[in-house]
Amino acid sequence: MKHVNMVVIGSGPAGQKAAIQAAKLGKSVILIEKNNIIGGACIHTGTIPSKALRESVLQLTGIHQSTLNNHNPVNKSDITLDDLIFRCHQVIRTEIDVIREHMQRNGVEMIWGEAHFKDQHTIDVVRPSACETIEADHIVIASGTTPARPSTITFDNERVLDSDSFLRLPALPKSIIIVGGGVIGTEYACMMAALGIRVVLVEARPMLLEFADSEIIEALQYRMRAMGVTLRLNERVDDIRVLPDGLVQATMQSGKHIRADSLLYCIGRQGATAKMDLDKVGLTPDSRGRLKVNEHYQTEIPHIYAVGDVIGFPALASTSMEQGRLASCHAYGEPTCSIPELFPVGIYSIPEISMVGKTEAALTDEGIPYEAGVAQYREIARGQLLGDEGGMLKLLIHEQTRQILGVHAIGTGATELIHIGQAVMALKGTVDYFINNVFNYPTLAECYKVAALNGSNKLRLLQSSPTSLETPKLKIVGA
Ligand SMILES: Cc1cc2nc3c(=O)[nH]c(=O)nc-3n(C[C@H](O)[C@H](O)[C@H](O)COP(=O)(O)OP(=O)(O)OC[C@H]3O[C@@H](n4cnc5c(N)ncnc54)[C@H](O)[C@@H]3O)c2cc1C
Ligand SMILES: NC(=O)c1ccc[n+]([C@@H]2O[C@H](COP(=O)([O-])OP(=O)(O)OC[C@H]3O[C@@H](n4cnc5c(N)ncnc54)[C@H](O)[C@@H]3O)[C@@H](O)[C@H]2O)c1
Repeated sequence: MKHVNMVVIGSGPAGQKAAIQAAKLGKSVILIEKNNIIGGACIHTGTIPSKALRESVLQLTGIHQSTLNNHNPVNKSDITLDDLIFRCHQVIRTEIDVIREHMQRNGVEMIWGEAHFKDQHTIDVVRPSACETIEADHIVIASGTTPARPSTITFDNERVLDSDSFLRLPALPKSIIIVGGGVIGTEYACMMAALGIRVVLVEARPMLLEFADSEIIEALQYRMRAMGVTLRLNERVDDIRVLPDGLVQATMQSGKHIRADSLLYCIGRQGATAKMDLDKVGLTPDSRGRLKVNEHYQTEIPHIYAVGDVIGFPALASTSMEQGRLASCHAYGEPTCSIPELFPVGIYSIPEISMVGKTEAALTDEGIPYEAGVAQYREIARGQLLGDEGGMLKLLIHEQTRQILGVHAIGTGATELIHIGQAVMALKGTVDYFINNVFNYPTLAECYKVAALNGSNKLRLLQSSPTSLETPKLKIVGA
């Protein structure tokens, strides 16, 4: 039986970074992957394919350029799925090579097969033809998630699809119903609408992406409707069936029916823990297959860690990588200083949105006094140059300390722009950093200065004449 310092289960972003960090600390590491190919959902079905698809949609439709040059928009019906997927395969191939090389260079041994716990230190790696047993001092579970597929729905992978099977569609549909206005549903709805496909997006909650800032989401919903997406909010899909004429019909709890060529079902994901024999070590996942961990990513068994999507929110490739790194550092006593509350979120809708820190709703709930400073892209020279007049950036500023509590952005480059705010927040900076520094002109980064000035002007008003804001006493006639 082989013995190593660490076994990592799963080769997605969480597993990769856990394995490399442990190897960098001089430990012997085995990375187990059941799919015979490295990369996880991130490379094969999730982040990378969907972002490559989006990039192709943006370039082939010319959606950003069309407002700029008065040129004739392309005929969207000429764009095929092959055109969109072409680049996707290239990017995936390169990413796999890069990751494989990282593992080799760092001496991480890869073993293909499905990991099953035998006991708290021993893993069986099961392959169709053989089984190998490995013993380890530390084990990191980074097994990710798979799309939630209720047993009441028949996924035929042609008309009724999830985000995995969507990428294997033979051709683009003319119309599509998307069930679930979370991150996946919103991103795919935007891509499909940009291609001229008729999209109905059904979301059970009153708004899309309920964890984000409501002003930003209102702006996004407005832009999505303008692209032709029909939003059915506050509606829950109860039944899905393929009709004899080949159309898919979704029935909502309210009794309404909608029909389209195909349906994408994305109402969340399920932790990949069912087949790991976790009962043999005394770990019990929750009803969605997720594992509970402490702040060091340890499960109830201290030498068994769990990281990435398998532990639930925020379930991003970016946060998964960091969790993997932190788990290995903790296992081998390497000091770290991470700030999970400042993990950013980037959503690649069209237009993209991004956030870091608190939302206005959270600050209000917590009773934290704040003021908002806003910059609209249309007031910024770079916004005009890009032809993006709908973009905006909002700073949430503490009323007394002037510290930045949150940054929210929608528009071109929002997912990149957010990191300036993140850095200032991490260094406990105030709104004055943006006021007192010069930004390249013309850039979108200038939004920070404009939003900071806007916010600090409002704060000055508040502080200079406190009595002027007192509510005038109303005389109620007839009282
Ligand atoms: C459509 C879509 C778009 C996304 N877009 C973004 C984005 O833009 N930005 C972002 O940050 N995140 C995005 N995400 C989320 C991101 O893909 C995940 O957060 C990330 O992949 C999670 O990494 P992970 O390492 O935890 O798990 P995964 O990437 O799921 O990898 C887990 C691996 O473990 C393997 N495994 C499971 N069980 C076993 C076992 N018993 N034995 C051996 N191996 C096993 C699996 O085969 C898999 O390869 C997206 C997700 C989806 C679905
Ligand atoms: N850019 C990114 O970072 C990115 C992109 C895509 C996916 N992801 C990750 O992938 C994961 C899964 O995304 P997801 O969109 O599948 O899940 P999600 O949990 O984000 O959203 C699911 C949505 O479906 C709704 N819903 C549930 N049942 C419904 C029903 N019967 N009818 C109508 N609506 C219903 C829920 O209210 C919820 O808003 C997320 O955790 C996300 O972090 C991230």
